[in-house]
Amino acid sequence: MNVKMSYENIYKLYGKKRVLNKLNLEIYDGEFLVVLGPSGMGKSTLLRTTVGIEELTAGKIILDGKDISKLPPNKRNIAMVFQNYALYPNMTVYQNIQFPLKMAKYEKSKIKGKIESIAETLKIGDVLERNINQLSGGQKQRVALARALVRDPKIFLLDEPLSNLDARVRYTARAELKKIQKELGHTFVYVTHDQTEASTLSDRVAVLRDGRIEQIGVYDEILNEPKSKWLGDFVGEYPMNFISGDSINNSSKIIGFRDHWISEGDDLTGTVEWCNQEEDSFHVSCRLDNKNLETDSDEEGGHPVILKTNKRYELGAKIGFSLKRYNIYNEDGSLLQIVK
Ligand SMILES: Nc1ncnc2c1ncn2[C@@H]1O[C@H](COP(=O)(O)OP(=O)(O)OP(=O)(O)O)[C@@H](O)[C@H]1O
Repeated sequence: MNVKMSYENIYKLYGKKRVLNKLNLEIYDGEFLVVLGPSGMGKSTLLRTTVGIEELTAGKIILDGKDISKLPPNKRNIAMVFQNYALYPNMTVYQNIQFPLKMAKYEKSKIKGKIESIAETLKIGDVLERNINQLSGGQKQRVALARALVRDPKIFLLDEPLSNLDARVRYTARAELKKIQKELGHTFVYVTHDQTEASTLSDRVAVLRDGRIEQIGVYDEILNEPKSKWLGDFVGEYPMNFISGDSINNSSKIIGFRDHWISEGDDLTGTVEWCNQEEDSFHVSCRLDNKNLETDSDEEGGHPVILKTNKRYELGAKIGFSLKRYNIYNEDGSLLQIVK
């Protein structure tokens, strides 16, 4: 794999706050990398320092083998698509896409052909003369992409560009974005806090925690083999369950297991406190009866875990299960062992 862009020990401080804290990351040529992290962990700051809107405090960003960290934004040749698309509302679609070419003093005779070809790729050729406010959310997204594409950037940065779309449109916009990226073969760095976006869009996911990459890999690998308890808790539709090892393997280590890593059995028993129906399964929260299962929670009424089942449970019902697989974590939260 060729490395397209790499971050080498980068820091960004606001006052004493280290928003990016010795971050290292390599992005491969042509990949769709999703940077996933909770709010406030520095995702937008990572993108803003990459395009050069914000200056790095220390460290290097290497793009195509060249250190770009000190270059002004217009010399970096990086495109950024913002959450709100930042389109010019008083201009037509055509004028919006044309804008960066005019700014870059692009050869006039080539502008029209260039815009038409990109509009065709993105299927917005028939709305070029429309005003921005006459477009749907999905169309606006494509115009924003077209405006980014038109300058032939080396890499694309996208800051939660789908978050303003309603759920149904987002579903198709997601699929389309991935298709466009693969067809064009461009490198995309996409930041989000949305698990579904991370799992469906990414070739790889880099999880950002406190200004560093906590783990990088394909989504399922991070989901099933999170290197820390923190990752197990954050990644996934439901958090990983953590209990003390006492009743599983007679250890004082922490056992982590996903909602569906269970089979019928009675190694663990509990009382159901809620049950949610999903498409063809149920998520059940129960409080475990077994003693000494508390790890970091002292909640009354037993340690809560969330399980995926294929039948409905009434509130207050008893539930029993065994574990098909689990991960063992050290007291400091780091992964010790995978048990399958
Ligand atoms: N210009 C600034 N001055 C001071 N602090 C800032 C500035 N910009 C961002 N921060 C702080 O840096 C931290 C990271 O912000 P950033 O916007 O990068 O997070 P994020 O992960 O993108 O969050 P979100 O998902 O909510 O957009 C936050 O605590 C934020 O308050």
